[in-house]
Amino acid sequence: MSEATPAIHIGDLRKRFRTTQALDGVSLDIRQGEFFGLLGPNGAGKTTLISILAGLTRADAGQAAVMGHDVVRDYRQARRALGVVPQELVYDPFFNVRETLRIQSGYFGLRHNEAWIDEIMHHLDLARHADKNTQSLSGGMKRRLLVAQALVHKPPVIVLDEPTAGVDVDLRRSLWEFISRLNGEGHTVLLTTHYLEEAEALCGRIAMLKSGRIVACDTTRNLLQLTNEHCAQLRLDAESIPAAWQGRLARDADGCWRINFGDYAELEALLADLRGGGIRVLEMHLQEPDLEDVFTDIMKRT
Ligand SMILES: Nc1ncnc2c1ncn2[C@@H]1O[C@H](COP(=O)(O)OP(=O)(O)OP(=O)(O)O)[C@@H](O)[C@H]1O
Repeated sequence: MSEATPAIHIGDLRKRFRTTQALDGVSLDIRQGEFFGLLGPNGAGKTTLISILAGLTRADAGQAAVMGHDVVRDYRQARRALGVVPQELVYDPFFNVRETLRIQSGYFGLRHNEAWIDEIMHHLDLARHADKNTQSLSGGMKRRLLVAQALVHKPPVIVLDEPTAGVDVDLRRSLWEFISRLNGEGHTVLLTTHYLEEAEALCGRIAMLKSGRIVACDTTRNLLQLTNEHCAQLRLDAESIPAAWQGRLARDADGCWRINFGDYAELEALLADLRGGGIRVLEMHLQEPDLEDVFTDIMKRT
């Protein structure tokens, strides 16, 4: 398979559930080795798209392929190339952690997989729970087991559907360290999350989905430049500000003044006027626009 083959190819994908058009013509190519984010509000169609990729849901029209394997015509190969961490906590209560991972290896025809199982358990901090029955695991531990299950066959493409929903800081950190390492080794990662700061920190490229359509798709860096709303928060040694700026600045409950601006020249002008009026700045904080600002903006505009 050539490196030019996209890790994930989605062409004009459509899916309708009775009255809901969950996917309304989605096209997307994710290159091998990318760390790609799929963002969107509740009900945008993210899980439907992942279910189609995993062969759990049939699309009404369009194509989907994983590492060049069509998810319908070439189901086994496509499924083998994919490791999916589902959103819901689904597990078999009759086995312990190690047995669950052995059984999952068996589904993929892997009989001597102990070394890799040990490595995954180590990185996800599951080793000390290896002999525990899955039923007795905490929610966070079950989430770790789901991640381990998805990785058991070393899939070239890893899909994570909101993997950090309701999990503690420790798991987030160890999960992202491990997934980033796998990405560095060449695995492609597709992530859906509502934690936009995670997407901003991890994803090289991001697509935003709304009502079953892609409304933005670009590098994270380019998306961050779509909004130029900066915010400055100032604490002053005076109770009032020059008349020219009244109405332009808002006062916070803690007495700080806040201004949103697009161009730093405006901030310079404000500082000059304050100085001219004999008002001293005691403290100043600048806030750069983040992915959440961009996301909110795009969802409002489209
Ligand atoms: N099996 C189903 N039957 C009927 N409607 C469905 C089914 N699965 C999904 N839908 C609908 O399709 C739309 C897309 O749902 P989907 O779960 O793909 O969204 P999502 O972006 O993953 O949302 P969330 O962020 O809440 O997980 C929603 O309106 C949902 O109610």
